[in-house]
Amino acid sequence: MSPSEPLITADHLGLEIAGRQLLRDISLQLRAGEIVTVIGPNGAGKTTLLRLLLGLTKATSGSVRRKPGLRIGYMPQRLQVDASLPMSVQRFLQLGQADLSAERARAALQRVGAEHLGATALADLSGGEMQRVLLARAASRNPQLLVLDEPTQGVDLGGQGEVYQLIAALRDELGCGVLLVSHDLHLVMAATDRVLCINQHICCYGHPEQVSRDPAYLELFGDKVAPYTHDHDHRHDIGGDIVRPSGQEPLHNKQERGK
Ligand SMILES: Nc1ncnc2c1ncn2[C@@H]1O[C@H](COP(=O)(O)OP(=O)(O)OP(=O)(O)O)[C@@H](O)[C@H]1O
Repeated sequence: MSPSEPLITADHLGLEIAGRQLLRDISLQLRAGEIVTVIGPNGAGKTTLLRLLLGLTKATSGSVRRKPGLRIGYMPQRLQVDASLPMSVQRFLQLGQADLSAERARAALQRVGAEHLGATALADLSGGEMQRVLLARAASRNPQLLVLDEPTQGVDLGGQGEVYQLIAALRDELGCGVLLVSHDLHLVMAATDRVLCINQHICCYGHPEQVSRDPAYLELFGDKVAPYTHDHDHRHDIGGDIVRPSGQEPLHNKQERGK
């Protein structure tokens, strides 16, 4: 088998459940060494697409081909941890991976800069620490493909760039392909090779720079394309718009938002 053979090939994938078309006509290929990011608004079908690609949900049209014997490391979107669960991080890494030695579990934590967390109870981790631990677990069995569903969820903005750098470093070290879901192209831009922007179907696809200028992308995310800066003299309404003190108009304009 040639090394450049795709790890995953999706061909005109679609999913219809109870008469609702959740996804349609999604085609993509992912090769070793590539980072492909799926972006799209809430409910666009990003997680559903990952599940189809992983074979956890069966497509109702089209097909998915995975390289035979493909080793996949999957980081789910979130993990609910019961605070009463007395489980250390190290034990969690070994859970369901009986052949993962304590030494390899430590090495996996070291890879993501979390070697000091091995004995910490899972329930005591901060949001950012938990994401690192989930990443360590996904990468712990030398996967050929890392699948990461919103890997920066619960991480503060300063830490999000770090997580993406870590993912790029893992790709370099393991030589694996990476498929990740994100809400925000601007955060992942530097750390991704190609972007697939979906909203039930593919809206646009290509290099991040190219996607960020695509009319279909701008239509979906046009009000969020200003570089993010934040101050705390305002609050946000439910749609994310800035609410000014009474009597003033809410800000809709991206330049104003960027202030
Ligand atoms: N098994 C299912 N049965 C019915 N509807 C489903 C099923 N799985 C997902 N959906 C619906 O499909 C749509 C897409 O869900 P999905 O979780 O894939 O979106 P997403 O893009 O990952 O969203 P978010 O950004 O909010 O995480 C949602 O409206 C969801 O309710």
